[in-house]
Amino acid sequence: MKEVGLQPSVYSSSALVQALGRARQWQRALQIFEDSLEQVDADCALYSSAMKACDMDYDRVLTLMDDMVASGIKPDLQSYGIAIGSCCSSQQWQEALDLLLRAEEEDLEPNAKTVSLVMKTMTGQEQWERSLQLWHRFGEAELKVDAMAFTTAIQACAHAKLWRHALGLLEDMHREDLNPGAIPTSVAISACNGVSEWEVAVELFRSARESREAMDSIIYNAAMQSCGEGGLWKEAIRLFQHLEADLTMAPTAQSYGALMTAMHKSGKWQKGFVAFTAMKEAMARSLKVDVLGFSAAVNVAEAAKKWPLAVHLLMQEMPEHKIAPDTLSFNSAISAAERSRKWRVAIALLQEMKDLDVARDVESYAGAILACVAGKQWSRGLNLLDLMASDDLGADAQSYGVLLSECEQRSTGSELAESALLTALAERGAGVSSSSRQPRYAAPSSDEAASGTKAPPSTAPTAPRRREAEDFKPMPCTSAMNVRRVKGRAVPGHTPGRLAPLVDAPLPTMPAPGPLRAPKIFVRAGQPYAKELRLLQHVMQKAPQGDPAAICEAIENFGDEILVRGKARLWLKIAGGIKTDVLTAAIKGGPLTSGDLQCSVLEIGAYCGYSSTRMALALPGVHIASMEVDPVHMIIARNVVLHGGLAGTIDVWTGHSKDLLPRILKRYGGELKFGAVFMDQKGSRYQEDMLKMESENLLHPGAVVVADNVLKPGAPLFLYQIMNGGRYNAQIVSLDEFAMPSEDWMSINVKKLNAPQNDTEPPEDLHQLSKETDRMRERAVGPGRSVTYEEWAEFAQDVKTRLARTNVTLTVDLRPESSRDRDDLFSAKSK
Ligand SMILES: C[S@@+](CC[C@H](N)C(=O)[O-])C[C@H]1O[C@@H](n2cnc3c(N)ncnc32)[C@H](O)[C@@H]1O
Repeated sequence: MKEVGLQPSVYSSSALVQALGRARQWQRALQIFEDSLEQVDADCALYSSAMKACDMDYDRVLTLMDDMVASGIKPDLQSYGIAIGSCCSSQQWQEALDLLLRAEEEDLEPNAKTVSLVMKTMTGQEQWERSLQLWHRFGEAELKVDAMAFTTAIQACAHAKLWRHALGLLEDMHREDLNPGAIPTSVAISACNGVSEWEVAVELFRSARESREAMDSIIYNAAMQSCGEGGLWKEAIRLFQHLEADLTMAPTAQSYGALMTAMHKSGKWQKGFVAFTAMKEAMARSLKVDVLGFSAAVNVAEAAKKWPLAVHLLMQEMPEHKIAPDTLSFNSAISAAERSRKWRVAIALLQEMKDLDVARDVESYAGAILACVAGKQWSRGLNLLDLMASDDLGADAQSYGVLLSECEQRSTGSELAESALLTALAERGAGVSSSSRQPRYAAPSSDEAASGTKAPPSTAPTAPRRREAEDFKPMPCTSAMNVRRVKGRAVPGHTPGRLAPLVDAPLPTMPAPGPLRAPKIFVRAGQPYAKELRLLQHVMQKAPQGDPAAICEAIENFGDEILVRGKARLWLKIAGGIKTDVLTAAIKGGPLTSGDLQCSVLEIGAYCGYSSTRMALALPGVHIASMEVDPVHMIIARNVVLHGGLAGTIDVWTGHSKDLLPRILKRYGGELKFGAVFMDQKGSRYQEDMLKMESENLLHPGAVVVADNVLKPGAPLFLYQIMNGGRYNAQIVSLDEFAMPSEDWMSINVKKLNAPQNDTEPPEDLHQLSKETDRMRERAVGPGRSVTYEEWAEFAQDVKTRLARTNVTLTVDLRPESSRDRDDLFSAKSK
């Protein structure tokens, strides 16, 4: 322009930058933009053109946006749209969400497409709940919901285990004439992947097949996956055969993967290998298989505990087929090694990942750490924790848990290593992920899925805003406070330090730790363990030190007033209210003596230390050993105990009951015996743990065993055995759940003297019911509070009916009339 004597205007500059951007000449575009800033009065359109030109680089886009604001220009809706789109393309959901909220604050209403895009990005980044929160925007801003938003919301519901909502959304899509197509249908089928929802999944599958308008192999794949989750392997095979016979479509690599997954989830790994062989035959014909197909085969090998095969598939067959193993397939192989206690193999695979430039994630390390612990190489496990830090990864709760448990249980002592671990855990605090093991193969995969929308559940939390971080300091108390009576000598432990060599590494020598000082951590709502950390904070603020009664009141108040009645609408899983009265009254009947280890109380499931504190108050001076598998819960429980001045009475041990029960006696030098037990772990474990206590001779004759939550979610196998086995005087008490308008049962049992073992195998339906209770529990503690009161009431009724068929019914009813009326109301509503 200058050459022909024309002065550039802001419009012409903007047009030029835009044109260069469209031609993907972003560097030139930015150069012209920079020059223009000196020649014309820049406006929003000019900045937007520059942003659009380099929208593949979100960082640059955000810098341009900041520059625009700094030069006094207000970004318009288009600039926000470009910036949000750029962040979404780079999977920066947090930045995208912030921009969306900022636009709204400036009274700019982003359109449906932009909101859908942010939802999709968040769903892709596993931010299901947040994604569903955005759903409200459609209603609030009266935006027309498009198919992408619908599909995204269905995916988010599926991942958050909100299968009913997923189905509701699919129906709405039909109602709004947004032909859902194969993807949302298959996602909704995948959402119904529990035993109890299997029938719904089948119904969905059938109607999709009948209508045929949206039928696709991915719907078959989803249905096979649902079968696998429900243990219905025969149905999965049948579906695969139908798919093979269908002339309009053919099994894909995902179909073989889904079939293999269904087989291994149903424990039919041999059939899984048959499916793998079939896949290879199809490959020889022309089937294109990606890494997922082989990963599914490695999973089968893992389930079959055939680690050499897993390694062979990974290191030989995959390269032969020119398929590069990914993190997922390596993780499965590491897990296979772990299951066979091959710690060297697990560590070598971890090293291989590094050599092949395959990203190692928390699960890769968790598998190798568990393998080390299983192979009695706990110090190597600690070294791996260091290595994890050097990979910028924080360990998962499970890895910390097993390592802490090892430290505590080793009779040689390892207090220094333990305090180092505890400090690391407390520093990470709410950042520790609560579950490490994720499903490995999901059909349909996110690649298969696109996106789509409608009104999300009313229970979904409200608008996401950045929340104020709160200062909080838990004390990482070591199990040294547990070992007053335990003989052990201190040995050099381990300090998380710099990268330790992987194999045959000597432990670094430890500098002596300073005094244990509580590190500063932040509690942010929505983070894992935020609820529990806030509880501890509340206790420390509200209850004076050394006053256990005030501590219990503060915990109940937190659970009732703040969580249930407050904005959060969350439930605290403690045995509070009338459950405390029943528990303490029952255990007082056991053979317990103050200060005598031979007459102690055992608790399985300490959580935050509420029930153990209640029991200590009811039985002053009686020793209580409490087991807690989750290391964050353990730290909180120990802090509560310490705050209450009960460290001399209650020992909180880290670990899973299956590992700790056989070791606890040795840990106390053989002096321990229990006169009362409170089982408050997962109901499906009660029976096994009970048998273990008996076989380890941990129970006194006359010992009282109390088990909580035996109706909701339930413990059918335990109830069957205890009521029918004849070794216990058994009662089932019906009462109100703590801070929840629903019925639960507690089981109270007194061990008879010399009663013969007379156990009979529970009927098959109770085994099935036990799986369903696990699934319900999973849903209840999972994201999105996905079990409504009505669903609980319906489920409890089903449990009662099926138990009654085996003569298991309640014996004592402590519920007031008003509670029963309320139940009737709920069950009427759910019909
Ligand atoms: C319902 S909460 C316990 C509540 C506690 N008893 C109270 O009333 O204050 C269950 C706790 O058991 C723990 N847990 C689950 N299974 C376990 C197991 N097998 N061994 C030890 N702890 C377990 C969980 O991590 C959780 O903290």
